[in-house]
Amino acid sequence: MSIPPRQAAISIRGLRKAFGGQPVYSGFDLDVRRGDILAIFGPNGCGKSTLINMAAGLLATDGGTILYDGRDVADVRVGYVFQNYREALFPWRRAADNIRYPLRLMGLPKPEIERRLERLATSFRVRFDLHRYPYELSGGQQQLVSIMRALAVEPEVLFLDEPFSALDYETTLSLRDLLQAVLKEIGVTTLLVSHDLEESIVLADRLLMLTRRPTTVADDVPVALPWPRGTAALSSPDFVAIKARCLDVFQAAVAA
Ligand SMILES: Nc1ncnc2c1ncn2[C@@H]1O[C@H](COP(=O)(O)OP(=O)(O)OP(=O)(O)O)[C@@H](O)[C@H]1O
Repeated sequence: MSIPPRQAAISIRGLRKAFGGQPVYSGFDLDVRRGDILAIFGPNGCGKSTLINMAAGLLATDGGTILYDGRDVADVRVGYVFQNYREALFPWRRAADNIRYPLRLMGLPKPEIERRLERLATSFRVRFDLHRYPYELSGGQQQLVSIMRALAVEPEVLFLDEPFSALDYETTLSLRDLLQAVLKEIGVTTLLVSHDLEESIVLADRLLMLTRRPTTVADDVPVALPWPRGTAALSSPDFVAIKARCLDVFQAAVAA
């Protein structure tokens, strides 16, 4: 994309959240640098989705602050991609109209909307007909449409909650490569939740390993591997070393 969107830095301080009296977060702090892709990894139920849902403004906090360059999330342009693409797209709108929808809400002029649509279709090398309805598309194509819709608004922050977990491995690999290239091209600040350690390392500038509840940071791992990270990167000594470090931390967190 030729015009990079603004990117926001995230600052979380003293975050608190409990469900039914059981604390998930009690005094949680996190800083994410402008343009960084942060992957969040941890034991089942430790609060990964809860964290990004609060950060995205979809779920109320019980206390603390989440600021984007000092602004509340309500004043920030965000993109969100859910795990379940079937429920995320409007089934009665064609794929292209799903992508156009938030841009129409923003009141953008038609030529700008079409320019963004074309730019995204080029960046993601879309070969299928965007004039189709979601039910006429494969799961991978539907999730790609969700990703394009989230990016169409040129978000300052992008939230990805297990974007590939409902897809088969072949589709995941190709979509992951495309997403990696586009995210690095536009440089949007991104929070990614993934259940797949390899995927987290491949996509992230930094990997945040969480503990069981009440959730704290078990390790904060920089992922300084060169881009793009294709299949060959998975067997590089640096990749293997990062994976081993994360697995150790994860096993300790699960055993605790
Ligand atoms: N709306 C809710 N009401 C009650 N409990 C909730 C609610 N949402 C989440 N929880 C609980 O809070 C904890 C954290 O949930 P969350 O979905 O954030 O974890 P997660 O790390 O994303 O989980 P997973 O790895 O299973 O996807 C879990 O124990 C979950 O059962």
